[in-house]
Amino acid sequence: ALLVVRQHRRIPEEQADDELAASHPQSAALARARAPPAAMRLRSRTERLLAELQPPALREGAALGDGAGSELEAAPEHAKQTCYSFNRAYCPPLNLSVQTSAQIAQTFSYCQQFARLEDHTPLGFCGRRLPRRNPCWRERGATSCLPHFFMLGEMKCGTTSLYQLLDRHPHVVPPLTKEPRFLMPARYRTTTLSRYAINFKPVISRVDSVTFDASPVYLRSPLARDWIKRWLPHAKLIALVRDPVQRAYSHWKMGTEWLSSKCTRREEVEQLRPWQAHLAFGAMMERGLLQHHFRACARELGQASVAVPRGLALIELPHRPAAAGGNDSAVFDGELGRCILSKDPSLAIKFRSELAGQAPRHKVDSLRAVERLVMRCSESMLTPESALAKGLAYSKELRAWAELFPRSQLLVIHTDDLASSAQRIMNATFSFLGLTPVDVGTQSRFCVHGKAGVMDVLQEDDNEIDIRGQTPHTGDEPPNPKAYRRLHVGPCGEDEAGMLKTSSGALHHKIDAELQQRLRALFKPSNEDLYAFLGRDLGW
Ligand SMILES: Nc1ncnc2c1ncn2[C@@H]1O[C@H](COP(=O)(O)OS(=O)(=O)O)[C@@H](OP(=O)(O)O)[C@H]1O
Repeated sequence: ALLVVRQHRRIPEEQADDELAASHPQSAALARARAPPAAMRLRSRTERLLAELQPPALREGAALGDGAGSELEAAPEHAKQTCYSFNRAYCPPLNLSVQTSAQIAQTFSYCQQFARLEDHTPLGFCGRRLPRRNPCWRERGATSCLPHFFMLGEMKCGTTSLYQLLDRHPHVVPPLTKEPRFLMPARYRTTTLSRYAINFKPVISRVDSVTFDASPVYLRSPLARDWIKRWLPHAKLIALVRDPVQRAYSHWKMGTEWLSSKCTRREEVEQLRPWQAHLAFGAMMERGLLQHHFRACARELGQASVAVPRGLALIELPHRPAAAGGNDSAVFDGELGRCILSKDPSLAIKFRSELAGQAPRHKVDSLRAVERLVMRCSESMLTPESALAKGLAYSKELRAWAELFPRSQLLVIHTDDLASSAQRIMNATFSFLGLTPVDVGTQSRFCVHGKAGVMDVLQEDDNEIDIRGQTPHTGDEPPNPKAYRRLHVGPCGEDEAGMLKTSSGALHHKIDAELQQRLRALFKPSNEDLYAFLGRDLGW
């Protein structure tokens, strides 16, 4: 799940200037002047883009997040806005990534105050919808666009590949950031529509083209569902689904890569060393399975108050022999213990000391310390249950989208089909989007490589991230150097020894047979529900 930008096929500056000049003379003059004093004072290219997009009256009053000078006005009591504006008056485009936490809190509170009013009152967008396939509006002299379609996820299901293949179409203009994640609550509360719209600026001058948002976390976001239903009810929605066992492995692999690339200080490496075996895929999945059974039993028995083990808890700590005061088999005497035992007897027995709360204190304490490190460096990807939860939720989430949107607006792609018949899948995808199919070439598997995870680079200021990695940035300012160094898209890498080619030509990670059986049993009911929803057995 990575934040990506593509820059090739950028709108030539002059062309963009022409369009802007026609609509907004002052911003075009700004762009042509290259470095006029006002632009020099702006902190980032993001803010320059914002300044270009905003009408002069607002621009002059906008605070720029430069510490002492950033005056932010609270919305007055009587503030009212009867339509949804790209230029929300009381949320100046402050650059959150350079604000102090106190400033961010203030931005949040003022913006929220106004957004609450807006949530209840607006009837529609303030501007005039332009006659284009892609949703764009003219508002107070400026044009802003939003996505024609959304790639909802699921993460680790080939969203990068689909993004790259869509990019082959001359009438698809990728967003500046692959994963703006605007419709996740934490981000939504602290940003504005105008900031979100920056991502779609390249489509402004491409009147015959469409753009999209590829945040692979939207599939599970009720906010995304409700917002898109309310504001872009005709948007097309694309979801990718992948064998949940393979997806879980990919999820774990990414977490492991992030952990080793980010926890590099000597003391961190030393602290992690004794726990390596516990962080292996099998150990993580066993823990995730047992946590899942624990949670399911607590739910089935109506024991809402019981503390379900989370994170790295349940780590098969050594049993205390009964003679030393432990009586860990008693854990299965109670209702909850019996239920867990019935779900998976050998796993339950393996972890009985911890289930009984009899793990030695010092072990538990050192586990807690290492857990903090693991979560920070893996950006919480190495969370056993989360690797399983996403694959378990495909059908539930898709059904929730299908309740709000007609099925004709929802396209579900099986990742393995992309491997075996990319052109056929892309032909169908382009037709679904209302575009004429084009040749997408022979490569269909792409991955993001890099040192960082999304949380490091997903700053308000990071629209400049360039997935080409090696290619020098062509603008007059370097892209975000931190992210630029870290991310690029390329082939996924084929671990010959660790992968199998299926009869359809897809590559699958080899997974221990016994673990695989356990995981397959876990996913069976939700997979069947997915097949029923799709009207197609995916053979997982
Ligand atoms: N065409 C095709 N066929 C089969 N598998 C494919 C394909 N495209 C991408 N992939 C696999 O999808 C994984 C990457 O998914 P994402 O790009 O969605 O990842 S991310 O969420 O953006 O990080 C990554 O999985 P792993 O290699 O298992 O990690 C890719 O190999």
